[in-house]
Amino acid sequence: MTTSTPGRDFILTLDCPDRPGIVHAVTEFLVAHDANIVQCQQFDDRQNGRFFMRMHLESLNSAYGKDALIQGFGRTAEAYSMNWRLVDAAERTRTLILVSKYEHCLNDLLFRRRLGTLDIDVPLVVSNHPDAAGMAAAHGVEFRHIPVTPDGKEEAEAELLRLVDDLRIDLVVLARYMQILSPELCKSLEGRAINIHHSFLPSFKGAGPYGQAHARGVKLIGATAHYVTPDLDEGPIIEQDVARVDHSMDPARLAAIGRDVESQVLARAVRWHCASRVLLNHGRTVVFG
Ligand SMILES: Nc1nc2c(c(=O)[nH]1)N[C@@H](CN(C=O)c1ccc(C(=O)N[C@@H](CCC(=O)O)C(=O)O)cc1)CN2
Repeated sequence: MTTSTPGRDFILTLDCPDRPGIVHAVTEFLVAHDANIVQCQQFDDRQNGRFFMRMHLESLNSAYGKDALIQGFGRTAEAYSMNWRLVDAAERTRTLILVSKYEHCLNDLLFRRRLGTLDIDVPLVVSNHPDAAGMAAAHGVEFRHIPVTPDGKEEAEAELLRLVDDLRIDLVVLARYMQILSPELCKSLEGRAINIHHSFLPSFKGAGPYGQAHARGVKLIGATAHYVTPDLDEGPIIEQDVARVDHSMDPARLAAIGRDVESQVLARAVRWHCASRVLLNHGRTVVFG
């Protein structure tokens, strides 16, 4: 996270086995720490018995900053076996963007960042091709070309991981990055790598989905933003959308229509992830939009 001036607003997210008293325990903690609820969203998954909550809270007592709230909440979390996270709502997400040759999603993310509608800091753009160097420069972002060859994949991924650590990256976005990440890299980036797949998953996984869609004669094409896992294009889905197409369109036309859908879907997914609105739920997601 990029450290900003410590704010008073925090986001608490949690999931735990569902049982009576969870909300009471959380609000009791807030009252005891002079914190006020700004917004509270919750979901009870009655199929797997898990409870999910996202709470936007305001600390009214400067004695209770982020560290104090985290230390204090630990006891409540342990009592209810919570997975939980508390972040400063003002902190911006340090984001590394991966791209190959198609630059539309990269351009869209960087434009939204410049507009201020996407709260991300982008210290670096990385690509396995040199093509996007000009786009990064146009947005004032450093660019690193890390070629990926069949024999050099492991070394390329090691360099990427070094950059993630050195630059204190919180989120890696695969903005039409056309390399399959190794299981080891997926593990290192678990829950903080988002990919945009250019189809309405689970249809048309893998390479060339627009060609697959054209061959199938679809009347809708789509895009899917999902977390990256070792199982190609099978990670937890964050956001999707579609657009109408027809029989007269060739694969290139489908891809042209799809570009806007991909960009919009990826931007929403990144925005929601950075706002702690996406929680993992056994291979699926809970999105407090
Ligand atoms: N471990 C994962 N890696 C990646 C995922 C994922 O879900 N898990 N998503 C892909 C994105 N993708 C489609 O959206 C995709 C990218 C690449 C390929 C592919 O076959 N790549 C070839 C090389 C292609 C080239 O060099 O131009 C390969 O890696 O052998 C299929 C689907 C991103 N990575």
